[in-house]
Amino acid sequence: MPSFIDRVVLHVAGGDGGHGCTSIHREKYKPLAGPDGGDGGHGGSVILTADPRVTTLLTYHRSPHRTAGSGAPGEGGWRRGADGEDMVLPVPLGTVVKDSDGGVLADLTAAGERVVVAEGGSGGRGNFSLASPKRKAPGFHLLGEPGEARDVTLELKTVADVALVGYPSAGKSSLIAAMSAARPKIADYPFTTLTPNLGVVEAGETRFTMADVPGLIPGASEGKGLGLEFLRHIERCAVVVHVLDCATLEPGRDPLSDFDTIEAELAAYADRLGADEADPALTGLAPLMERPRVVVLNKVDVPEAADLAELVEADLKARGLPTFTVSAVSHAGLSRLAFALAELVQQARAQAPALAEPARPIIRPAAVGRRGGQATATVAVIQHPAEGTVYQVRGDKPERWVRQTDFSNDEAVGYLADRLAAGGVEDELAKAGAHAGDTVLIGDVKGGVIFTWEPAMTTGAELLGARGTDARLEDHHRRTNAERRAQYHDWMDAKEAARQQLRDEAAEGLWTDAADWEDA
Ligand SMILES: Nc1nc2c(ncn2[C@@H]2O[C@H](COP(=O)(O)OP(=O)(O)OP(=O)(O)O)[C@@H](O)[C@H]2O)c(=O)[nH]1
Ligand SMILES: [Mg+2]
Repeated sequence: MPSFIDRVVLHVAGGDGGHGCTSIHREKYKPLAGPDGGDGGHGGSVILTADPRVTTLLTYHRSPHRTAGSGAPGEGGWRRGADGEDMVLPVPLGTVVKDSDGGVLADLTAAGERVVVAEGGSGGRGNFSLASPKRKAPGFHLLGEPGEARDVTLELKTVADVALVGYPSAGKSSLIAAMSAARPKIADYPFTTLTPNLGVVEAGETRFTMADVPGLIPGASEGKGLGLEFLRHIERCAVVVHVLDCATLEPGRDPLSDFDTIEAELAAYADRLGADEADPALTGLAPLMERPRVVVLNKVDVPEAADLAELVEADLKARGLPTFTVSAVSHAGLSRLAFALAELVQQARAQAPALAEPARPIIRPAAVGRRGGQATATVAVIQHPAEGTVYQVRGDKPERWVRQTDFSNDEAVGYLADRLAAGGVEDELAKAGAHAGDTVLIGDVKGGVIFTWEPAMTTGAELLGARGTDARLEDHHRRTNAERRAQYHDWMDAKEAARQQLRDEAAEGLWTDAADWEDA
């Protein structure tokens, strides 16, 4: 039995950014001619694109893990690492992309529409681009960031003009087969169709698509059978066609009550959708329950069925429903039906010019791009399972700075401290009541880094000793709290002095390092 493929959870990951490179240029007679380590390349992103040539999500059902290419590391000689390749995944028109909380990230209805579902990590800067007048030969580089990893759900809502609804074995697939070139499976047992079939019907000048919505049974709107999954397909159609089986011998069924049962399911489904129903402004479609209905009395090639059809036709017409008696087997009445449907589709299209709009630009669900994100940090006091009371720093940039830091390199750690100070994180910590010696966590409890806070001085580079050393890191003995407090006040004074120096230098135009505090 083929698997159900109209809904699939994709595990996507952007490529990792390549690490920067630490390298010193060497030339004959110039053994140490400055830093020349290049930046790492950016990781590729995972991008979904609506492609009319794709009709199912089957491939993603079979292999749901997709990762974009990683960026290459930078190299000496100022060579930048190559960017990782994007992974572009074609999906059918009508694919709705949701995040793991069910929020809609994108609704891909037009050919060429694209959405980035997992962004690649940015490449780390090499020591060449970290050099500045203050820090002439950095002995470190920044690490590439890991690519964004997430789960997204793809749901296919077929964008068909006409949806055929009706009890199992009413003849929906037979009608599609008789009216279009589609050749769906047809059999005399219920639930023959497991995924909706789509056919293209031509009536005069008009071409329209018709889909059968299988599995609609009483209770489908509550999730009985596969009905709920298939009901999604009806959300986008312009016309709903009821296929009523006039030849069924099942007790308790007749065309009129079948019609009412299916209508009740549709109403319950529309109710369930509630505010989630496709935005009429966007789709140009009326709410589901107000969309045009057509009734097809099928199987009139069977004499008893023809009699029954004749009996109920008047009732249905009295309810204001356009009603057609047809036979999918003998093709009786089909061309009249096709022309009537074409007219309704034309009317709907005339009311929805927006649907023909060309591809909308790329959508990025996460506001945090490679360079974006809030610079400001928020500090909260929390109870850490292992460390007790900690000051937790959250913020896109501080957390990114931490990810970019090679903690085995003292100079890189010093650089992180400088960035945190210049980015205002130190001030936020002080405001939140943190003191020197307190434990600070940057990031979440699982993946963040923990350290003992010692307010740094903003000037950074000149505090560093010889390349690869950092005065602040030499002293590994843990001071007593009294010592820390005493030093804290010294530091705060020194920090202010250093800030002033920074401002003076900036005013003189000496300080060109400002770009350092922006993102790599
Ligand atoms: N005599 C007669 N039989 C028909 C007609 N249309 C369909 N059938 C038969 O009814 C049975 C069911 O037809 P399908 O087209 O598979 O029905 P369906 O509505 O797609 O059913 P599911 O896919 O199971 O929901 C098949 O045996 C068809 O041959 C018709 O106009 N006349
Ligand atoms: Mg079928």
